[in-house]
Amino acid sequence: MKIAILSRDATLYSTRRLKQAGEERGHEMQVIDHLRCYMNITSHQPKVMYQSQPLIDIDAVIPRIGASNTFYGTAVVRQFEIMGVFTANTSMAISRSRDKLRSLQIMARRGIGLPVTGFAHSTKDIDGLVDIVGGAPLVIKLLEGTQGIGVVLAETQQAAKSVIEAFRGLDANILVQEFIKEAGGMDIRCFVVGDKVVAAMKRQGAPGEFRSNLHRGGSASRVRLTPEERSTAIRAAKAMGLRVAGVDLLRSNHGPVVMEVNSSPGLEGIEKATDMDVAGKIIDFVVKNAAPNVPNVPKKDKERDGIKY
Ligand SMILES: Nc1ncnc2c1ncn2[C@@H]1O[C@H](COP(=O)(O)OP(=O)(O)OP(=O)(O)O)[C@@H](O)[C@H]1O
Ligand SMILES: [Mg+2]
Ligand SMILES: [Mg+2]
Repeated sequence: MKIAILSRDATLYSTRRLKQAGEERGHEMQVIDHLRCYMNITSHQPKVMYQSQPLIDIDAVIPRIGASNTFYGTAVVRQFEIMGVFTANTSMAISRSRDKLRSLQIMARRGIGLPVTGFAHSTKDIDGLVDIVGGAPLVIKLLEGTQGIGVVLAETQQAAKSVIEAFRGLDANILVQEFIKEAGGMDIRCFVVGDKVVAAMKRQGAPGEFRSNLHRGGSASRVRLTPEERSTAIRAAKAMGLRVAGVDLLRSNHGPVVMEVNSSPGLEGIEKATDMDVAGKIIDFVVKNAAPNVPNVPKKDKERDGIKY
């Protein structure tokens, strides 16, 4: 099978591992920089061009699209979909997962456990917003934040008010969330491929830090999931329409709650913490599903979210 990895950098751990796992299984693997793809959108003859040549005979693509290239990256993935090429994640699911607020709304509709979360536009509504999440302590998150930057724990009502006002004064969009204190600075990354959790790790924040991000000094290790955690992760990925997903959970005393769902989850942390061949699981899934008679975009996906295409 001929499989393209859409990645900006062939030297990244995740990209290298996917290439290696594919080659080990006898597939022809090509790393393609999606920002260097250009497209012929014409009806009947849709094409993706790369290095002046049309990309032909590709059986499947594995998108590894960074958050800063979502717009162009998903356009390239969509073009492959139009050409009938199987994709590990659809363009629609990737776009959807990039918006934290929208993701939470989609999961809420499916009844998936979430931290109690509030969102408002006007600072005139701060008191009501704080009431929604049951008052301080609470967590305030910049919608555009990553790697734990822009996630703040406000211990008191007054601190919460000041931080919210400051963020809104900068015109930043923020979420306000119930603080899951009992998680003790630990979150769980569930790596979902197809309808299975193929690996899971816990990340523990540095002492005195409520954020578990490895970029903030957290450390990762293998974890055993409860059946409820496992099914929550699978349902979250499904609700988002993602075939490959990193689902982040917190252990709350009202059960597992989903913090976010990532459409290009990194392989390095999870493979090193668990000693699992996660890249191999992704390749096996793609190969199984890229068979010619499997529809490219499932019917369910086409109708999800009220969008038809
Ligand atoms: N409501 C919460 N209660 C307790 N801890 C939380 C809560 N929300 C976030 N955290 C902690 O803070 C960390 C960072 O939060 P989150 O994952 O939402 O943002 P981020 O990591 O900056 O975003 P991204 O993962 O997209 O880069 C989480 O991994 C978790 O450990
Ligand atoms: Mg996170
Ligand atoms: Mg994320």
